[in-house]
Amino acid sequence: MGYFSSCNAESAIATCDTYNWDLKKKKKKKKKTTRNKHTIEIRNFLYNELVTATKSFSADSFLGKGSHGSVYKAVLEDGKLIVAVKRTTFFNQPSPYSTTNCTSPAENEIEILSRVQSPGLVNLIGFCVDTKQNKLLVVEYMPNGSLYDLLHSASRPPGWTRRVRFALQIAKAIQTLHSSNPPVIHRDIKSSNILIDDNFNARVGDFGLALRGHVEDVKIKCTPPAGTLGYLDPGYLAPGDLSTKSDVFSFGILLLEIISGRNAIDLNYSPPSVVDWAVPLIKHGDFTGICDGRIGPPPDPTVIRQLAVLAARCVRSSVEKRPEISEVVEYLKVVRKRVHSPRIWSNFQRRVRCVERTPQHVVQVKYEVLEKSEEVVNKSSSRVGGSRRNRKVSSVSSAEFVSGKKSDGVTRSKSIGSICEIRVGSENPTVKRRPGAGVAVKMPVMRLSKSRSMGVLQNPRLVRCNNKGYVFEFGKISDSRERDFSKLMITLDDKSDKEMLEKPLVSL
Ligand SMILES: Nc1ncnc2c1ncn2[C@@H]1O[C@H](COP(=O)(O)OP(=O)(O)OP(=O)(O)O)[C@@H](O)[C@H]1O
Repeated sequence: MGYFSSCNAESAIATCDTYNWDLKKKKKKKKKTTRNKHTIEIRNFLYNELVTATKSFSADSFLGKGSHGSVYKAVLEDGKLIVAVKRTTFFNQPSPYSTTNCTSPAENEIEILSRVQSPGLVNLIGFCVDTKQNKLLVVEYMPNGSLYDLLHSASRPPGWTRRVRFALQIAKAIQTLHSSNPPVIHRDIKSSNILIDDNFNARVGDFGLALRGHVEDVKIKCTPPAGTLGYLDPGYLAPGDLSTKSDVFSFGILLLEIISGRNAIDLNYSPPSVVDWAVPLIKHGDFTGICDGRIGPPPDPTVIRQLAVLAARCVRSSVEKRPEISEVVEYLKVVRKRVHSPRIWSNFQRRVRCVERTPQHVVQVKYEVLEKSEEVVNKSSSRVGGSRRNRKVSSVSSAEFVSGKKSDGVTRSKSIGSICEIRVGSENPTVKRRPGAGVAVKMPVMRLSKSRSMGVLQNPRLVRCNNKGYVFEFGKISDSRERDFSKLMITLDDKSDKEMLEKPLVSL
């Protein structure tokens, strides 16, 4: 039974299986917990209510314009409820893309969103019938604009952690659609249809073209292909070609857009299509070449390799060779772990180039964070209990590698962030041997940055020195979080920047 045939009450509830299942489940908890914002009953708003809430659909309330109409911000219930109202311009026009040939994109969207709800979607709150019997859509308000805006017009483009997080959230939302019964195929996955909520989560919106049903269903077989140029699956030429893999193709394009920061079709590039531009580069292993130049490649090269390969698989012309969205989700979870946790970067080795500021002497400094020894880990574990920062990571310590010794203990890392500046004075650090007291060194001042925190290394002690560099031991970093770690390796290098960057990461 469809939504419209089942709903005529003023404050109607959809007939959706998923939705009602959710409702039933949540109703039990309702008394105990506050109202869950994803179990909102679908409301039938009064037109005048929305006119007032949007200040008569004024320019002030205008959020944006799409191919089907305009979107306005509406403030209801004395500011307690803020929603987005979609007002279609195809008044009384059946959509050529509709499932029933008698519904507009707004009706189609209501039909679908009343059946599927998820935290990953821009969910339906209600609808309204205006004076000319056109339906207006009332959906959750997304205060942070679209992913398109973030990627293409933001002065501060999102970093890799956020990009990977967005990609995973979008893939999960598509997975929710594809795994609902019957499946929902969105058909219009693109960055302007991904909206960013108040918690900076990516949500899939705009279900004007979506189709709900099994591919063998008559209504799907009779609906002409639709989508957005640049994202549209090239194999989707006739109604019968549609499958969930069409969404996977569009997601692949979106992933290339997320990686590169360039539009799906961009005449400033040659070739203009992001697929034709990126896939050959990916095939040649030039992963850095497709990275958004504003942020450069991620510190861990595996992250960009995995993202690029995944995107290339999604946009394969052969439908069968594209992964299912569930596989994409699993893959992105792995990438997210990598991008999230610098502790599991290639044995926690990183490097930076640092140019000493004194005019007479330029020193390039490469540093590597060495893992904590087991002894140190045990000490810190007992101090901070099972905190995430001290979670075990099984790997061989670089410190042990440097010293040529191997212990059988599990080692842990400590993420200290990246050194943004190292001043070593006009000469390399002076190393003096003190009889019986190891080695003393005139210390460079190092400023560290991780997230938004900064710190200066304190109590450094040179514990090892050879022709490759210096290993220092430090007490702690005096930033706001008082993080501590054990060892840091600094390698001084007078080769050119380019040469140094081309060197393999592990060069001890
Ligand atoms: N729920 C929402 N909350 C806040 N802003 C929104 C919301 N929905 C849409 N918008 C804004 O309105 C704009 C137009 O949205 P709409 O979905 O109508 O079109 P589109 O996705 O940009 O284009 P098309 O209709 O071609 O798919 C969006 O780009 C976005 O900036």
